[in-house]
Amino acid sequence: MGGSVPPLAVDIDGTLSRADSSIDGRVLDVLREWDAPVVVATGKALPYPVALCQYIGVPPRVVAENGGVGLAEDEITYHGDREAAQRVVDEYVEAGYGTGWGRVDLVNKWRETEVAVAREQPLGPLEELAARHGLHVVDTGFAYHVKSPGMNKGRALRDVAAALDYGLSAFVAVGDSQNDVEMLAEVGTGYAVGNADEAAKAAADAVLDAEYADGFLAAVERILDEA
Ligand SMILES: O=C(O)COP(=O)(O)O
Ligand SMILES: [Mg+2]
Repeated sequence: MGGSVPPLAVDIDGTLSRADSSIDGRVLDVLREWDAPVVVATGKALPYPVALCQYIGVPPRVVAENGGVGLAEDEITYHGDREAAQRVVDEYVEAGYGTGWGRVDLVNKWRETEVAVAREQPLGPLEELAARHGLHVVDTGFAYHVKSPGMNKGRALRDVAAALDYGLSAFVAVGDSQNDVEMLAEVGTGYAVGNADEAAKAAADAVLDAEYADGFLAAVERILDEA
């Protein structure tokens, strides 16, 4: 110890959560008391991380929709085309598949730059339709996200970090899946929790043995030790 605590970018699902997707309460005060900016970087639509920040008690500094939306210091940035993603999903449904969310689709209701499909749905035809429209499908381990290429958490974190007067390399990040790859690779030090997928583990500088929120808390211990 002795140096300063670095700004932190953290994924939600699979990283701050338990295996059942509920937030592990132990992480809340760790984030509230973090002695540098905290950016919540998620595949979820903007209201979810904004609410999380609000209830943790930190300013709303957020990457949402896998990089489609960035928010910091009263500035929102958008990268992506919800209508294009919607056309892909509409064609997918017309072809006889479904989004898998039921009649009230809270997963997509507030999305502005991409559309998500439940992982129980077949991936192949979704990828085929997305490719035909020049879009990508990212598997977060919690949903398939149809999105514009080139938009990712790393790209959006760069904008959010700049708004906070930091370079991306000053940040540490913790994540668990394919949608965290660019963020983990581009920050100063990227940590993958033990339950992370192979892509996230390969992109990270360090992989924790501990899983889910236990993995996040183990990463925090290392970050604070090295600060
Ligand atoms: O919403 C998802 O599919 C994943 O969310 P996450 O990026 O917070 O893990
Ligand atoms: Mg995740």
